[in-house]
Amino acid sequence: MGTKVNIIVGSHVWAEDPEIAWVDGEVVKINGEDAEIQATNGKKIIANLSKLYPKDMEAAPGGVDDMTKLSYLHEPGVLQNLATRYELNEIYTYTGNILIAVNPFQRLPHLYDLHMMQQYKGAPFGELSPHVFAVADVAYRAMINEGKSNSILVSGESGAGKTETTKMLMRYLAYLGGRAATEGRTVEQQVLESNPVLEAFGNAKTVRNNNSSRFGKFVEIQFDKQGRISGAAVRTYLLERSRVCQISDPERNYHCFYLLCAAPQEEVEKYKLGNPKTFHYLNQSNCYDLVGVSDAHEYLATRRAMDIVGISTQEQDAIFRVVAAILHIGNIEFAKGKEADSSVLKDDRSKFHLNTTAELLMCDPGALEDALCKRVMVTPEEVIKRSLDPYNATVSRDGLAKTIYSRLFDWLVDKINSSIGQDAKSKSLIGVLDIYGFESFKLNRISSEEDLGNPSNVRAPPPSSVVVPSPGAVQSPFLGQPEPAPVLLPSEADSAVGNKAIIVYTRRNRREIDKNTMDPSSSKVKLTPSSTQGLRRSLRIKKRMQGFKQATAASGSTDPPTIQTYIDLSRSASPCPPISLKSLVHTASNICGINMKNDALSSLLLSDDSDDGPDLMMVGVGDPSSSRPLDG
Ligand SMILES: Nc1ncnc2c1ncn2[C@@H]1O[C@H](COP(=O)(O)OP(=O)(O)OP(=O)(O)O)[C@@H](O)[C@H]1O
Repeated sequence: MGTKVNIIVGSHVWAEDPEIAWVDGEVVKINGEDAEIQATNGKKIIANLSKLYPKDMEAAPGGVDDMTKLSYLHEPGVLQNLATRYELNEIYTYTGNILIAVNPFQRLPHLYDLHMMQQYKGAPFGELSPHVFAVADVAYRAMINEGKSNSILVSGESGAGKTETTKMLMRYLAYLGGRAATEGRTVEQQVLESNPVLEAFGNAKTVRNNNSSRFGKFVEIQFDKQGRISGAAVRTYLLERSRVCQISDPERNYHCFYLLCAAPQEEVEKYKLGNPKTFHYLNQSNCYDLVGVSDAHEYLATRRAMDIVGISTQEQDAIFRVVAAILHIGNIEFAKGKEADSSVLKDDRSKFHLNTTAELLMCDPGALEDALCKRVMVTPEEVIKRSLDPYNATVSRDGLAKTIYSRLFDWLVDKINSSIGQDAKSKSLIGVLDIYGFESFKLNRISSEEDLGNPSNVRAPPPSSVVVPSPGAVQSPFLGQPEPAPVLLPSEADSAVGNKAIIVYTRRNRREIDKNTMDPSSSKVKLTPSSTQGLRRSLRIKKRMQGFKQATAASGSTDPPTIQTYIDLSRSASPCPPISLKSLVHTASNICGINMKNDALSSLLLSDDSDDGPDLMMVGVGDPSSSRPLDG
């Protein structure tokens, strides 16, 4: 959408450029609706007048630390300001109460040292240079002054720096909260120490980031009446399950699979593993190694981190047995059976992997085979057992692998939480939500939406006697917890908002911000019908996911789950209830922040006073490596 300003010959403008996103220049001629622009890079451009944006010729040479000070708050203006500041090593910029961070891709220790923390402690928001500590400080002070919990949301595309930002926020909160020590280790240390375990099982190499978190994380820092840290908890959600079975070049599956293949020889033999190239779940991509990373070394480091978070050696063995079993499951192949639409194990190799899987999962191989090749449908009248053709048996196999893996991940998170120590009686908490945001892909490969949104896709039939080892009780980390902000999956990339924006705001001043920023004349990004649909879809997915998680927990968490349990769970998610417009509006406001322009939605937002939930701040982070426009 262009800006309605009078563009005449001699105007300085921004025009879109296919390579560098935006190029500035001077209008030299106007022919009807088209303008001819002499760009500063020497090019001559013809562009429609409605696609031109005015350039502020009096902009401060070093940019402005708050984008509301810009004469024109439009996409090229915002990007230009961020780029100017980035050149000067200023990676943080406000937009009102919103903080935008641009990934520096280099260590800037002076930005995060103790001296810096002392500076920001208690300083009024906006008095000092924009900084992530200022956001944490506001959240903490609001919590103390109002006695209410608060949350900070960190969002941005993969590799933008969300995890790093989350760590900085936690460090600063630990500094403010008095660094309460438990057994000599601070809560912050304990949360950080659990990172290698979570990363081994929840992170993978993607095209954008060698160590990309493939799950959302909500870290709760709990405080007592005096505002001192009294506990912490990590909640995770939306693990990208599809990655367990499906990867594309040059990405990798979850790190733990490669680590285990690089384990000491006796362990590799114990689990009947070998070269990662021999496993279907790993060899769909040609990428096996990470530059500068030794999987063998990381395996030992992960084992050590597990020791630290209190996972016993016996439990560690059970965990890696499940990891190995998943690799073997992936190598079970099917061929057509004698009967129509039936399947059998393809060859001796498949038999070997099925037997090994059964051995590792301590279950009956016959029951496992039956489970994969047949489907049981329970109707009110009868139980119908039907054979599956090779394609459906393969779907069934992959469904089982994904379900086992996600349950393992949930178990690990639960274990980490008991190790860190939660304070059930905490007075209030500050939550930091690290959630991947909007990513634009030519092809949205990730199928987690389908995976998670419709768990009934998992069609493994139930065997009767298969038992998967479970090192302990499994409980959904999601159940009974305050609902984190709604999630947009990468496939919602059609959203009309920039993936590099950072949004920070508190409930206290929300009205003010909303009123200021919903002025249509200052808004450039609209909530389009397609993005609205995207939001609705993502909310539906999340609701379904909750249903699934609740069903998981409700199944009874003390007994070791059988494969039947997994399968029942994967089918039991109740249909998604309709999403209220109010939730949608909240999501939209959270995501669109200052840019939202939709009268119906904005009036709803402004009239909304009923939400007593935690205050919300949002922080998004940007990626300087990309010169694409904000909406990709
Ligand atoms: N504030 C920062 N200072 C220095 N380096 C940073 C900072 N933020 C990010 N980085 C660099 O960028 C890399 C990617 O950041 P990070 O892993 O936090 O991204 P992410 O947004 O969490 O990605 P994903 O969603 O894929 O997990 C880090 O490994 C680090 O090298």
